[in-house]
Amino acid sequence: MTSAVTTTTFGERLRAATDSFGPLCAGIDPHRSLVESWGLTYDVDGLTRFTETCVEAFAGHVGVVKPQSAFFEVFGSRGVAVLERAVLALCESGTLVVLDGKRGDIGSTMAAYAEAYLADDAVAPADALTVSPYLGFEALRPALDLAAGTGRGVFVLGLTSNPEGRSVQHARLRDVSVAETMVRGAEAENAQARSQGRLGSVGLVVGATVGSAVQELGLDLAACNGPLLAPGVGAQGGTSEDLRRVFGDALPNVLPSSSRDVLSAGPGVEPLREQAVRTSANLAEILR
Ligand SMILES: O=c1ccn([C@@H]2O[C@H](COP(=O)(O)O)[C@@H](O)[C@H]2O)c(=O)[nH]1
Repeated sequence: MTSAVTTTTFGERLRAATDSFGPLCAGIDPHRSLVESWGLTYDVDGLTRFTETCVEAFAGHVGVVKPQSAFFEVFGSRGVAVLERAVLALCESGTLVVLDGKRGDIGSTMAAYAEAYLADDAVAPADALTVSPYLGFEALRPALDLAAGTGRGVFVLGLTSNPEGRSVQHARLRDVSVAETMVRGAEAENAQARSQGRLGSVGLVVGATVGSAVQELGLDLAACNGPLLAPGVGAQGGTSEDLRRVFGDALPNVLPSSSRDVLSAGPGVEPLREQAVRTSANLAEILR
């Protein structure tokens, strides 16, 4: 595992990217139905074509891209190779990559996940990785530390966009909800960045579809000083107005993510790019 000295943090690079390109995080989710609707076969060749089209459309035109690892893992090592090439090409273009892998395990295994995705000498390191804290926030320590050391970031699942998430994330122990534990954990990790007036690199996932949960649970998302990845916009029913309601004064730190809604504009590179750029511009109006 290596960690080169980096001069910019993920939080700083993310802020610069969204200032330049708007806040959209464009998802690459090669669902079978989408791949086929693009006139491609649902196999490694179709996956490759689909992914290369997304890279061509998004690289250098949107600030942040979020490939969903699961859709590549479906095809085994050949699918993962497609994902790795996409991550490398996007990073090469300067477009930030949040790899949606939702990794989480006991600390010693978490160290291997961190090494796999966040080390400088990983096969295809991402700028940030989504991580699952349900083995305990501190179990994420190897990823938190390696990300900090290599100028990368993590997004910790806080309030996920699916309705089933409530049963775990709203649960309280001694009056503190599970979600609040994650917010407090991220806040502590981002304290130094806050004292320096910078956005931190430990983000949270908070879905655009969570309704009034942030208010009901009394979460202070702005105080956490980290980026707030907000999936659920578009196909899951989340709207720009929902973003306003859910995030309130934390809106400037929100990174709305949309996959199917943007990808449905394919298979042409130009229409796909236009859809992403237009969505990002519309979101910028709302988040401003
Ligand atoms: O709470 C969460 C966390 C992650 N996701 C992921 O985001 C995309 C959403 O895709 P859409 O097509 O825009 O619905 C997908 O990769 C999910 O795994 C999420 O939806 N909710």
